Amino acid sequence: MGPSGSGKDSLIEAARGPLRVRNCEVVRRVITRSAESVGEDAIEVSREEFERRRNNGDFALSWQANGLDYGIPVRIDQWLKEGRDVLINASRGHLTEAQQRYPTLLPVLLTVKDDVLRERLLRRGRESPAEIEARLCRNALFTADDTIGDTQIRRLDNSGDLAVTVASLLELLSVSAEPDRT
Ligand SMILES: Nc1ncnc2c1ncn2[C@@H]1O[C@H](COP(=O)(O)OP(=O)(O)O)[C@@H](O)[C@H]1O
Ligand SMILES: O=P(O)(O)OC[C@H]1O[C@H](OP(=O)(O)OP(=O)(O)O)[C@H](O)[C@@H]1O
Repeated sequence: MGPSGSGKDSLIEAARGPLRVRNCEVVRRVITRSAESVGEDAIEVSREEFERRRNNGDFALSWQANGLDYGIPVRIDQWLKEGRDVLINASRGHLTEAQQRYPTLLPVLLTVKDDVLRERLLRRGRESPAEIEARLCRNALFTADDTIGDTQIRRLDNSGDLAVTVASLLELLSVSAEPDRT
């Protein structure tokens, strides 16, 4: 999880290879983003198609944010049943529901300094200035809200070099996978 522009897609993309070696699957999200827009490796569908898939039970998790619908394909349940780990690009606003469905999930929050976030959204250039402001406002609400300060959330700062964040993520996942010997 983390604000739009914090680098979730970049981090997941950069970690994809090493994650696969560790038996961790990465799932493509289904998003109602227009097909012309650049960005992550997602499956882009119309609102009608998204709704059809949701009603059909195609999603393990789904939510709305920033005017878009997001869905996590239900195939992750099969991977989990097979004993694999799954990394998903998720939402702070949907964390409680995700924890209810997956009580053992490991929440990881990607953070970035406010000025860096603004600069990255502007440089990415995918959204309009108004949409960028709305994303920054949404992030300010989450930052001000202590519910995201849950102690079990692992925080990774991505204000610096992406390679450092990738190494931190892999380290965090290795430590979390170790059996508890206490
Ligand atoms: N550590 C980093 N250093 C510099 N630029 C980054 C870093 N991480 C991501 N970016 C850039 O910031 C922008 C937002 O990243 P993105 O992965 O799209 O974020 P998100 O998926 O969280 O919305 C992209 O243009 C990406 O190339
Ligand atoms: O509830 P929040 O934590 O604020 O999250 C808002 C949404 O933005 C994120 O997607 P992403 O960052 O990929 O959106 P973007 O590609 O439009 O930047 C995240 O996956 C959520 O769907």
